[in-house]
Amino acid sequence: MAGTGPEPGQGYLGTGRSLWLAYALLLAAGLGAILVNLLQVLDSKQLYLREADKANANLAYSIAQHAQESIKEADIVLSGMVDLLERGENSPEAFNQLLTTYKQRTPQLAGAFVYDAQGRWLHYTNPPPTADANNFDRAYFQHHLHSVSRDTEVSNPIRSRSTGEWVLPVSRRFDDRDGHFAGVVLATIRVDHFRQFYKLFDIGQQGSVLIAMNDGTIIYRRPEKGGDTGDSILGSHMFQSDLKRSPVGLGASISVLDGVDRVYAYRALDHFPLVVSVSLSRQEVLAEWGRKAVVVACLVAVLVLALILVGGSLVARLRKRIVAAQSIALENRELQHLAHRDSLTGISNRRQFDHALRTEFHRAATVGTPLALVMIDVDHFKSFNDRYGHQAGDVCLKAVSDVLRRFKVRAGDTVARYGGEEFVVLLPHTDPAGARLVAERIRQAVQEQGLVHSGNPAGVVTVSVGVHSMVPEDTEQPERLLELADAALYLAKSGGRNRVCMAQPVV
Ligand SMILES: Nc1nc2c(ncn2[C@@H]2O[C@H](COP(=O)(O)OP(=O)(O)OP(=O)(O)O)[C@@H](O)[C@H]2O)c(=O)[nH]1
Repeated sequence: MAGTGPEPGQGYLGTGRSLWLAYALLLAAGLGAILVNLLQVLDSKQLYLREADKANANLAYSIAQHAQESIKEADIVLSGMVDLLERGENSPEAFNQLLTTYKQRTPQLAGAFVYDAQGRWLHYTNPPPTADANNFDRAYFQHHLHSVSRDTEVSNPIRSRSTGEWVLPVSRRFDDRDGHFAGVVLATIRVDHFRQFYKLFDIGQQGSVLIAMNDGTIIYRRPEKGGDTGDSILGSHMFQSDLKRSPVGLGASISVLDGVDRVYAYRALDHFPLVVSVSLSRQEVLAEWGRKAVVVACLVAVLVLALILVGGSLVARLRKRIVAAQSIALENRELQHLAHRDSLTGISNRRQFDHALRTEFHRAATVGTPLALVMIDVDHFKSFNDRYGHQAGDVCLKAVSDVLRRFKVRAGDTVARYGGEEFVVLLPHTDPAGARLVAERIRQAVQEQGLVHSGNPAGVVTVSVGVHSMVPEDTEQPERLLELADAALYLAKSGGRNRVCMAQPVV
Protein backbone atom coordinates (compact mmCIF):
# COMPACT_ATOMS: atom_id res chain seq x y z
CA MET A 1 0.00 0.00 0.00
CA ALA A 2 1.45 3.35 -0.96
CA GLY A 3 2.45 5.44 2.09
CA THR A 4 1.19 8.97 2.57
CA GLY A 5 4.10 10.46 4.66
CA PRO A 6 7.72 11.11 3.68
CA GLU A 7 10.04 8.17 3.19
CA PRO A 8 12.05 7.36 6.34
CA GLY A 9 15.30 8.53 4.72
CA GLN A 10 13.74 11.80 3.65
CA GLY A 11 12.35 12.32 7.16
CA TYR A 12 15.78 11.94 8.73
CA LEU A 13 17.25 14.23 6.12
CA GLY A 14 14.64 16.92 6.81
CA THR A 15 15.10 16.52 10.56
CA GLY A 16 18.86 16.71 10.20
CA ARG A 17 18.52 19.95 8.27
CA SER A 18 16.10 21.42 10.85
CA LEU A 19 18.45 20.51 13.69
CA TRP A 20 21.41 22.03 11.91
CA LEU A 21 19.27 25.11 11.36
CA ALA A 22 18.44 25.18 15.08
CA TYR A 23 22.14 24.86 15.95
CA ALA A 24 22.99 27.57 13.41
CA LEU A 25 20.30 29.85 14.89
CA LEU A 26 21.68 29.24 18.37
CA LEU A 27 25.16 30.04 17.17
CA ALA A 28 23.90 33.12 15.33
CA ALA A 29 22.06 34.27 18.47
CA GLY A 30 25.23 33.80 20.53
CA LEU A 31 27.42 35.57 17.97
CA GLY A 32 24.80 38.30 17.60
CA ALA A 33 24.79 38.89 21.37
CA ILE A 34 28.58 39.08 21.37
CA LEU A 35 28.62 41.44 18.38
CA VAL A 36 25.96 43.77 19.82
CA ASN A 37 27.85 43.86 23.07
CA LEU A 38 31.15 44.49 21.38
CA LEU A 39 29.63 47.43 19.50
CA GLN A 40 28.17 48.78 22.72
CA VAL A 41 31.46 48.42 24.53
CA LEU A 42 33.32 50.16 21.70
CA ASP A 43 30.69 52.88 21.62
CA SER A 44 30.98 53.46 25.37
CA LYS A 45 34.77 53.69 24.94
CA GLN A 46 34.23 56.53 22.48
CA LEU A 47 31.85 58.10 24.99
CA TYR A 48 34.54 58.08 27.69
CA LEU A 49 37.04 59.61 25.28
CA ARG A 50 34.53 62.26 24.18
CA GLU A 51 33.85 63.13 27.82
CA ALA A 52 37.59 63.46 28.41
CA ASP A 53 37.91 65.72 25.36
CA LYS A 54 35.08 67.87 26.67
CA ALA A 55 36.63 68.17 30.14
CA ASN A 56 40.05 68.96 28.62
CA ALA A 57 38.60 71.60 26.29
CA ASN A 58 36.76 73.34 29.14
CA LEU A 59 39.82 73.33 31.33
CA ALA A 60 42.04 74.55 28.49
CA TYR A 61 39.62 77.42 27.99
CA SER A 62 39.77 78.28 31.71
CA ILE A 63 43.55 78.29 31.98
CA ALA A 64 43.87 80.26 28.73
CA GLN A 65 41.54 82.88 30.22
CA HIS A 66 43.53 82.84 33.44
CA ALA A 67 46.85 83.33 31.61
CA GLN A 68 45.38 86.07 29.45
CA GLU A 69 43.96 87.94 32.45
CA SER A 70 47.24 87.59 34.38
CA ILE A 71 49.22 89.12 31.51
CA LYS A 72 46.61 91.83 30.86
CA GLU A 73 46.77 92.93 34.48
CA ALA A 74 50.54 93.14 34.24
CA ASP A 75 50.13 95.09 31.02
CA ILE A 76 47.82 97.60 32.71
CA VAL A 77 50.55 98.19 35.25
CA LEU A 78 53.05 98.70 32.42
CA SER A 79 50.74 101.15 30.62
CA GLY A 80 50.42 103.23 33.75
CA MET A 81 54.20 103.21 34.23
CA VAL A 82 54.88 104.22 30.62
CA ASP A 83 52.36 107.01 30.91
CA LEU A 84 53.91 108.42 34.08
CA LEU A 85 57.47 108.06 32.76
CA GLU A 86 56.75 109.77 29.48
CA ARG A 87 55.02 112.67 31.29
CA GLY A 88 57.99 112.82 33.74
CA GLU A 89 55.84 114.13 36.55
CA ASN A 90 56.92 111.89 39.43
CA SER A 91 59.94 111.97 41.68
CA PRO A 92 61.97 108.71 41.85
CA GLU A 93 60.70 108.09 45.41
CA ALA A 94 57.06 108.58 44.43
CA PHE A 95 57.57 106.34 41.41
CA ASN A 96 59.12 103.59 43.47
CA GLN A 97 56.23 103.87 45.91
CA LEU A 98 53.82 103.59 43.00
CA LEU A 99 55.54 100.42 41.78
CA THR A 100 55.31 98.87 45.23
CA THR A 101 51.58 99.67 45.31
CA TYR A 102 51.14 98.10 41.87
CA LYS A 103 52.94 94.97 43.01
CA GLN A 104 50.82 94.66 46.15
CA ARG A 105 47.60 94.98 44.15
CA THR A 106 48.73 92.50 41.52
CA PRO A 107 49.76 89.39 43.45
CA GLN A 108 50.94 87.47 40.36
CA LEU A 109 53.74 90.00 39.91
CA ALA A 110 57.21 89.06 41.09
CA GLY A 111 58.31 92.64 40.53
CA ALA A 112 58.04 95.80 38.47
CA PHE A 113 61.10 97.57 37.03
CA VAL A 114 62.19 100.48 34.92
CA TYR A 115 65.48 100.41 32.99
CA ASP A 116 67.00 103.36 31.20
CA ALA A 117 68.16 103.29 27.59
CA GLN A 118 71.42 101.61 28.65
CA GLY A 119 69.76 98.92 30.71
CA ARG A 120 70.49 100.47 34.11
CA TRP A 121 67.98 100.00 36.89
CA LEU A 122 66.02 103.21 37.41
CA HIS A 123 63.02 102.14 39.49
CA TYR A 124 62.17 98.77 40.97
CA THR A 125 60.10 96.93 43.50
CA ASN A 126 62.94 94.55 44.25
CA PRO A 127 66.46 95.88 44.76
CA PRO A 128 69.14 95.11 42.14
CA PRO A 129 71.48 92.22 42.98
CA THR A 130 74.50 94.53 42.61
CA ALA A 131 74.93 98.26 42.56
CA ASP A 132 75.93 98.21 38.89
CA ALA A 133 73.24 95.73 37.79
CA ASN A 134 72.32 96.09 34.14
CA ASN A 135 69.65 94.41 32.04
CA PHE A 136 70.86 95.55 28.65
CA ASP A 137 71.57 91.90 27.75
CA ARG A 138 68.02 90.66 28.38
CA ALA A 139 66.09 89.53 25.33
CA TYR A 140 63.13 91.81 26.07
CA PHE A 141 65.50 94.82 26.35
CA GLN A 142 67.12 94.01 23.03
CA HIS A 143 63.71 93.59 21.46
CA HIS A 144 62.51 97.06 22.48
CA LEU A 145 65.85 98.62 21.68
CA HIS A 146 65.59 97.41 18.11
CA SER A 147 61.85 97.72 17.59
CA VAL A 148 59.83 100.89 17.25
CA SER A 149 56.70 99.01 18.30
CA ARG A 150 55.14 100.24 21.50
CA ASP A 151 53.22 97.00 21.94
CA THR A 152 53.52 94.78 24.94
CA GLU A 153 56.13 92.05 24.64
CA VAL A 154 55.86 88.76 26.47
CA SER A 155 59.26 87.04 26.44
CA ASN A 156 60.48 83.59 27.28
CA PRO A 157 60.63 82.79 31.01
CA ILE A 158 63.82 83.77 32.80
CA ARG A 159 65.28 83.54 36.24
CA SER A 160 64.84 86.81 38.07
CA ARG A 161 68.06 88.61 38.80
CA SER A 162 66.57 90.11 41.93
CA THR A 163 64.90 87.03 43.47
CA GLY A 164 66.29 84.09 41.52
CA GLU A 165 62.82 82.66 40.84
CA TRP A 166 61.40 81.81 37.41
CA VAL A 167 59.37 84.67 36.00
CA LEU A 168 57.55 85.53 32.81
CA PRO A 169 58.70 88.97 31.59
CA VAL A 170 56.03 91.34 30.27
CA SER A 171 57.56 94.55 28.97
CA ARG A 172 57.05 97.75 26.98
CA ARG A 173 59.36 100.50 25.77
CA PHE A 174 59.03 104.14 26.78
CA ASP A 175 60.30 107.13 24.86
CA ASP A 176 61.72 110.53 25.73
CA ARG A 177 60.02 113.80 24.75
CA ASP A 178 61.66 113.57 21.29
CA GLY A 179 60.20 110.12 20.69
CA HIS A 180 63.54 108.32 21.07
CA PHE A 181 64.01 105.11 22.97
CA ALA A 182 64.33 105.98 26.64
CA GLY A 183 64.17 102.60 28.27
CA VAL A 184 62.04 99.60 29.14
CA VAL A 185 59.36 98.97 31.73
CA LEU A 186 59.08 95.41 32.94
CA ALA A 187 56.55 93.51 35.00
CA THR A 188 57.47 89.93 35.83
CA ILE A 189 54.80 87.32 36.51
CA ARG A 190 55.75 84.55 38.87
CA VAL A 191 55.78 81.13 37.26
CA ASP A 192 54.63 79.99 40.69
CA HIS A 193 51.43 81.95 40.02
CA PHE A 194 50.59 79.34 37.35
CA ARG A 195 51.78 76.47 39.53
CA GLN A 196 49.41 77.51 42.34
CA PHE A 197 46.49 77.78 39.93
CA TYR A 198 47.13 74.53 38.08
CA LYS A 199 47.45 72.44 41.18
CA LEU A 200 43.75 73.11 41.88
CA PHE A 201 42.65 70.87 38.99
CA ASP A 202 41.92 67.18 39.16
CA ILE A 203 43.76 65.75 36.20
CA GLY A 204 44.38 62.28 37.62
CA GLN A 205 47.77 60.78 38.41
CA GLN A 206 49.13 61.10 34.91
CA GLY A 207 47.33 64.09 33.44
CA SER A 208 49.21 67.26 32.56
CA VAL A 209 48.63 71.00 32.31
CA LEU A 210 50.99 73.08 30.23
CA ILE A 211 51.57 76.74 29.57
CA ALA A 212 54.26 77.46 27.03
CA MET A 213 55.53 80.11 24.67
CA ASN A 214 54.47 79.51 21.10
CA ASP A 215 58.11 78.65 20.23
CA GLY A 216 57.73 75.60 22.47
CA THR A 217 59.53 76.98 25.57
CA ILE A 218 57.84 75.66 28.70
CA ILE A 219 56.65 78.33 31.14
CA TYR A 220 55.20 75.78 33.51
CA ARG A 221 54.13 72.20 33.22
CA ARG A 222 52.36 69.98 35.68
CA PRO A 223 53.66 67.37 36.46
CA GLU A 224 56.99 69.08 37.01
CA LYS A 225 58.91 65.86 36.54
CA GLY A 226 59.74 65.52 32.84
CA GLY A 227 59.51 69.13 31.64
CA ASP A 228 60.97 72.13 33.50
CA THR A 229 60.47 75.83 32.97
CA GLY A 230 62.71 76.93 30.13
CA ASP A 231 62.85 73.49 28.48
CA SER A 232 61.54 73.10 24.95
CA ILE A 233 58.54 70.99 24.02
CA LEU A 234 58.67 72.01 20.36
CA GLY A 235 59.07 68.38 19.23
CA SER A 236 55.65 67.42 20.57
CA HIS A 237 52.80 66.44 18.28
CA MET A 238 50.86 69.49 19.41
CA PHE A 239 53.53 71.91 18.19
CA GLN A 240 54.58 69.90 15.16
CA SER A 241 51.15 69.21 13.85
CA ASP A 242 48.06 70.40 15.76
CA LEU A 243 48.99 74.08 16.19
CA LYS A 244 49.98 74.35 12.54
CA ARG A 245 46.46 73.32 11.58
CA SER A 246 44.41 75.25 14.12
CA PRO A 247 44.99 77.53 17.15
CA VAL A 248 42.38 75.58 19.14
CA GLY A 249 41.74 71.88 19.06
CA LEU A 250 41.90 68.36 20.40
CA GLY A 251 44.55 65.73 20.00
CA ALA A 252 46.01 62.47 21.23
CA SER A 253 49.62 61.41 21.33
CA ILE A 254 52.38 59.86 23.35
CA SER A 255 54.26 62.57 25.27
CA VAL A 256 57.81 63.31 24.09
CA LEU A 257 58.64 64.23 27.70
CA ASP A 258 57.46 61.26 29.73
CA GLY A 259 56.13 58.72 27.21
CA VAL A 260 52.58 58.76 28.60
CA ASP A 261 49.77 58.24 26.10
CA ARG A 262 47.39 61.17 26.57
CA VAL A 263 44.33 62.82 25.05
CA TYR A 264 44.50 66.60 25.18
CA ALA A 265 42.91 69.92 24.35
CA TYR A 266 45.04 72.92 23.45
CA ARG A 267 44.46 76.60 22.85
CA ALA A 268 46.68 79.44 21.66
CA LEU A 269 46.05 82.70 23.55
CA ASP A 270 44.26 85.36 21.54
CA HIS A 271 46.55 88.34 22.18
CA PHE A 272 49.81 86.88 23.45
CA PRO A 273 52.30 84.37 22.03
CA LEU A 274 51.38 81.65 24.49
CA VAL A 275 49.81 78.25 24.26
CA VAL A 276 48.05 76.20 26.93
CA SER A 277 47.08 72.58 26.95
CA VAL A 278 45.35 70.15 29.28
CA SER A 279 45.68 66.43 28.91
CA LEU A 280 44.49 63.27 30.59
CA SER A 281 46.14 59.89 30.49
CA ARG A 282 44.30 57.61 28.07
CA GLN A 283 44.87 54.74 30.47
CA GLU A 284 43.21 56.64 33.33
CA VAL A 285 40.37 57.91 31.14
CA LEU A 286 39.61 54.37 30.03
CA ALA A 287 40.28 52.63 33.36
CA GLU A 288 36.64 52.66 34.45
CA TRP A 289 35.50 51.74 30.96
CA GLY A 290 37.97 48.84 30.95
CA ARG A 291 36.65 47.53 34.28
CA LYS A 292 33.05 47.78 33.09
CA ALA A 293 33.96 46.18 29.76
CA VAL A 294 35.50 43.21 31.57
CA VAL A 295 32.42 42.81 33.78
CA VAL A 296 30.07 43.11 30.78
CA ALA A 297 32.22 40.73 28.71
CA CYS A 298 32.12 38.17 31.53
CA LEU A 299 28.34 38.53 31.85
CA VAL A 300 27.87 38.19 28.10
CA ALA A 301 30.18 35.18 28.02
CA VAL A 302 28.16 33.55 30.81
CA LEU A 303 24.88 34.41 29.08
CA VAL A 304 26.07 33.15 25.71
CA LEU A 305 27.41 30.00 27.34
CA ALA A 306 24.10 29.49 29.14
CA LEU A 307 22.24 30.15 25.89
CA ILE A 308 24.37 27.63 24.03
CA LEU A 309 24.14 25.04 26.82
CA VAL A 310 20.39 25.41 27.43
CA GLY A 311 19.61 25.84 23.75
CA GLY A 312 21.93 22.99 22.83
CA SER A 313 20.35 20.67 25.38
CA LEU A 314 16.86 21.67 24.16
CA VAL A 315 17.86 21.00 20.58
CA ALA A 316 19.43 17.69 21.63
CA ARG A 317 16.21 16.73 23.44
CA LEU A 318 14.19 17.79 20.44
CA ARG A 319 16.47 15.71 18.28
CA LYS A 320 15.91 12.65 20.49
CA ARG A 321 12.16 13.18 20.37
CA ILE A 322 12.14 13.55 16.62
CA VAL A 323 14.28 10.46 16.19
CA ALA A 324 12.01 8.54 18.59
CA ALA A 325 8.90 9.80 16.76
CA GLN A 326 10.42 8.80 13.46
CA SER A 327 11.29 5.34 14.66
CA ILE A 328 7.75 4.93 16.08
CA ALA A 329 6.34 6.11 12.76
CA LEU A 330 8.60 3.62 11.00
CA GLU A 331 7.49 0.80 13.28
CA ASN A 332 3.85 1.78 12.79
CA ARG A 333 4.35 1.73 9.07
CA GLU A 334 5.95 -1.71 9.30
CA LEU A 335 3.14 -2.93 11.55
CA GLN A 336 0.62 -1.52 9.12
CA HIS A 337 2.45 -3.25 6.31
CA LEU A 338 2.47 -6.51 8.24
CA ALA A 339 -1.22 -6.11 9.06
CA HIS A 340 -1.92 -6.23 5.35
CA ARG A 341 0.41 -9.07 4.51
CA ASP A 342 -0.11 -12.76 4.66
CA SER A 343 2.42 -14.10 7.11
CA LEU A 344 3.13 -17.34 5.20
CA THR A 345 3.46 -16.08 1.63
CA GLY A 346 4.21 -12.37 2.07
CA ILE A 347 1.57 -11.34 -0.46
CA SER A 348 -1.51 -9.29 0.50
CA ASN A 349 -3.88 -10.90 2.96
CA ARG A 350 -7.63 -11.16 2.89
CA ARG A 351 -8.14 -7.83 4.66
CA GLN A 352 -5.97 -5.98 2.16
CA PHE A 353 -7.71 -7.75 -0.69
CA ASP A 354 -11.16 -6.78 0.65
CA HIS A 355 -10.02 -3.17 0.84
CA ALA A 356 -8.57 -3.24 -2.68
CA LEU A 357 -11.68 -4.94 -4.03
CA ARG A 358 -13.99 -2.28 -2.56
CA THR A 359 -11.79 0.55 -3.80
CA GLU A 360 -11.32 -0.79 -7.31
CA PHE A 361 -14.96 -1.89 -7.63
CA HIS A 362 -16.23 1.61 -6.87
CA ARG A 363 -13.64 3.20 -9.08
CA ALA A 364 -14.55 0.91 -11.98
CA ALA A 365 -18.24 1.65 -11.37
CA THR A 366 -17.55 5.37 -11.38
CA VAL A 367 -15.29 5.41 -14.40
CA GLY A 368 -17.11 2.64 -16.26
CA THR A 369 -14.09 0.41 -16.81
CA PRO A 370 -13.93 -3.36 -16.52
CA LEU A 371 -12.64 -5.04 -13.35
CA ALA A 372 -11.55 -8.68 -13.42
CA LEU A 373 -11.11 -11.17 -10.60
CA VAL A 374 -9.13 -14.37 -10.96
CA MET A 375 -9.68 -16.97 -8.21
CA ILE A 376 -7.11 -19.73 -7.93
CA ASP A 377 -7.42 -22.90 -5.84
CA VAL A 378 -4.70 -25.54 -5.48
CA ASP A 379 -5.99 -28.92 -6.64
CA HIS A 380 -6.05 -31.85 -4.25
CA PHE A 381 -4.21 -29.87 -1.65
CA LYS A 382 -5.57 -31.90 1.24
CA SER A 383 -4.00 -34.97 -0.26
CA PHE A 384 -0.71 -33.01 -0.76
CA ASN A 385 -0.68 -32.18 2.93
CA ASP A 386 -1.50 -35.74 3.81
CA ARG A 387 1.27 -37.18 1.65
CA TYR A 388 4.06 -34.68 2.15
CA GLY A 389 3.21 -33.14 5.44
CA HIS A 390 1.90 -29.73 6.48
CA GLN A 391 5.29 -28.01 6.18
CA ALA A 392 5.69 -29.18 2.62
CA GLY A 393 2.15 -27.90 2.09
CA ASP A 394 3.31 -24.47 3.28
CA VAL A 395 6.25 -24.57 0.87
CA CYS A 396 3.85 -25.45 -1.92
CA LEU A 397 1.60 -22.50 -1.09
CA LYS A 398 4.62 -20.17 -1.10
CA ALA A 399 5.68 -21.53 -4.47
CA VAL A 400 2.21 -20.85 -5.89
CA SER A 401 2.21 -17.35 -4.43
CA ASP A 402 5.62 -16.71 -6.06
CA VAL A 403 4.12 -17.60 -9.42
CA LEU A 404 1.18 -15.26 -8.80
CA ARG A 405 3.45 -12.44 -7.77
CA ARG A 406 4.97 -12.51 -11.25
CA PHE A 407 1.56 -11.77 -12.74
CA LYS A 408 1.13 -8.58 -10.80
CA VAL A 409 2.24 -6.43 -13.71
CA ARG A 410 0.34 -3.21 -13.11
CA ALA A 411 0.50 -0.99 -10.04
CA GLY A 412 -3.21 -1.39 -9.43
CA ASP A 413 -3.12 -5.22 -9.57
CA THR A 414 -3.59 -7.04 -6.28
CA VAL A 415 -2.36 -10.55 -5.59
CA ALA A 416 -3.67 -11.94 -2.33
CA ARG A 417 -4.11 -15.09 -0.36
CA TYR A 418 -7.82 -15.40 0.05
CA GLY A 419 -7.66 -18.20 2.59
CA GLY A 420 -6.24 -21.70 2.93
CA GLU A 421 -5.02 -22.84 -0.47
CA GLU A 422 -7.11 -20.27 -2.27
CA PHE A 423 -5.61 -17.14 -3.98
CA VAL A 424 -7.06 -14.16 -5.82
CA VAL A 425 -5.71 -11.76 -8.41
CA LEU A 426 -7.62 -8.50 -8.87
CA LEU A 427 -7.04 -6.88 -12.25
CA PRO A 428 -8.47 -3.38 -12.84
CA HIS A 429 -9.06 -2.26 -16.46
CA THR A 430 -9.09 -5.87 -17.62
CA ASP A 431 -11.83 -7.27 -19.83
CA PRO A 432 -12.88 -10.97 -19.85
CA ALA A 433 -10.49 -11.94 -22.64
CA GLY A 434 -7.53 -10.32 -20.91
CA ALA A 435 -8.47 -11.84 -17.57
CA ARG A 436 -8.81 -15.25 -19.09
CA LEU A 437 -5.38 -14.90 -20.69
CA VAL A 438 -3.80 -14.02 -17.35
CA ALA A 439 -5.64 -16.91 -15.67
CA GLU A 440 -4.47 -19.39 -18.25
CA ARG A 441 -0.89 -18.22 -17.91
CA ILE A 442 -1.10 -18.60 -14.14
CA ARG A 443 -2.44 -22.10 -14.46
CA GLN A 444 0.29 -23.04 -16.91
CA ALA A 445 3.01 -21.43 -14.85
CA VAL A 446 1.99 -23.35 -11.71
CA GLN A 447 1.92 -26.60 -13.62
CA GLU A 448 5.26 -25.86 -15.26
CA GLN A 449 6.80 -25.39 -11.87
CA GLY A 450 6.62 -29.19 -11.69
CA LEU A 451 6.09 -29.51 -7.96
CA VAL A 452 5.62 -33.26 -7.55
CA HIS A 453 2.16 -34.23 -6.32
CA SER A 454 1.47 -37.90 -6.69
CA GLY A 455 -2.07 -37.41 -5.43
CA ASN A 456 -2.84 -35.26 -8.45
CA PRO A 457 -3.62 -37.07 -11.75
CA ALA A 458 -1.31 -34.54 -13.42
CA GLY A 459 1.56 -35.78 -11.18
CA VAL A 460 2.46 -32.19 -10.26
CA VAL A 461 0.81 -29.39 -8.35
CA THR A 462 -1.90 -27.74 -10.47
CA VAL A 463 -4.52 -25.10 -9.89
CA SER A 464 -8.09 -24.55 -10.93
CA VAL A 465 -8.96 -21.01 -11.90
CA GLY A 466 -12.26 -19.16 -11.97
CA VAL A 467 -12.43 -15.86 -13.81
CA HIS A 468 -14.93 -13.09 -14.07
CA SER A 469 -14.66 -9.56 -15.52
CA MET A 470 -17.40 -6.96 -15.35
CA VAL A 471 -18.06 -3.27 -15.70
CA PRO A 472 -19.79 -2.73 -12.34
CA GLU A 473 -23.05 -0.86 -12.08
CA ASP A 474 -23.42 1.82 -9.43
CA THR A 475 -26.05 -0.28 -7.73
CA GLU A 476 -23.89 -3.43 -7.55
CA GLN A 477 -21.71 -4.52 -4.60
CA PRO A 478 -18.16 -5.94 -4.75
CA GLU A 479 -19.43 -9.26 -3.45
CA ARG A 480 -21.05 -9.71 -6.84
CA LEU A 481 -17.69 -10.06 -8.50
CA LEU A 482 -16.54 -12.52 -5.84
CA GLU A 483 -19.64 -14.64 -6.23
CA LEU A 484 -19.28 -14.87 -10.00
CA ALA A 485 -15.53 -15.63 -9.88
CA ASP A 486 -16.18 -18.23 -7.20
CA ALA A 487 -18.90 -19.75 -9.35
CA ALA A 488 -16.44 -19.92 -12.24
CA LEU A 489 -13.91 -21.61 -9.93
CA TYR A 490 -16.56 -24.15 -8.98
CA LEU A 491 -17.05 -24.85 -12.66
CA ALA A 492 -13.31 -25.38 -13.08
CA LYS A 493 -13.19 -27.77 -10.14
CA SER A 494 -16.26 -29.65 -11.19
CA GLY A 495 -15.07 -29.68 -14.77
CA GLY A 496 -12.01 -31.78 -13.84
CA ARG A 497 -9.58 -29.25 -12.24
CA ASN A 498 -6.34 -27.83 -13.71
CA ARG A 499 -8.36 -25.55 -15.95
CA VAL A 500 -9.66 -22.02 -16.33
CA CYS A 501 -13.38 -21.32 -16.41
CA MET A 502 -15.22 -18.07 -16.98
CA ALA A 503 -18.36 -17.33 -15.06
CA GLN A 504 -21.48 -18.15 -17.02
CA PRO A 505 -23.35 -15.07 -18.15
CA VAL A 506 -26.23 -14.42 -15.77
CA VAL A 507 -29.58 -14.03 -17.42
N1 LIG B 1 -0.04 -26.78 4.65
C1 LIG B 1 -1.10 -25.98 4.70
N2 LIG B 1 -2.30 -26.48 4.44
C2 LIG B 1 -3.37 -25.70 4.46
C3 LIG B 1 -3.25 -24.33 4.77
N3 LIG B 1 -4.50 -23.77 4.72
C4 LIG B 1 -5.37 -24.77 4.42
N4 LIG B 1 -4.70 -25.93 4.25
C5 LIG B 1 -5.19 -27.21 3.90
O1 LIG B 1 -5.68 -27.22 2.60
C6 LIG B 1 -6.60 -28.28 2.51
C7 LIG B 1 -7.78 -27.89 1.67
O2 LIG B 1 -8.48 -29.05 1.35
P1 LIG B 1 -9.82 -29.00 0.60
O3 LIG B 1 -10.62 -27.80 0.94
O4 LIG B 1 -10.47 -30.27 0.83
O5 LIG B 1 -9.43 -28.94 -0.93
P2 LIG B 1 -8.53 -29.87 -1.81
O6 LIG B 1 -7.94 -30.99 -1.06
O7 LIG B 1 -7.47 -28.98 -2.43
O8 LIG B 1 -9.44 -30.37 -2.90
P3 LIG B 1 -9.92 -29.55 -4.13
O9 LIG B 1 -9.80 -28.13 -3.83
O10 LIG B 1 -11.33 -29.99 -4.39
O11 LIG B 1 -9.00 -29.99 -5.21
C8 LIG B 1 -6.98 -28.61 3.92
O12 LIG B 1 -6.43 -29.93 4.23
C9 LIG B 1 -6.35 -27.56 4.76
O13 LIG B 1 -5.93 -28.08 6.00
C10 LIG B 1 -1.96 -23.84 5.07
O14 LIG B 1 -1.75 -22.67 5.36
N5 LIG B 1 -0.91 -24.69 5.00
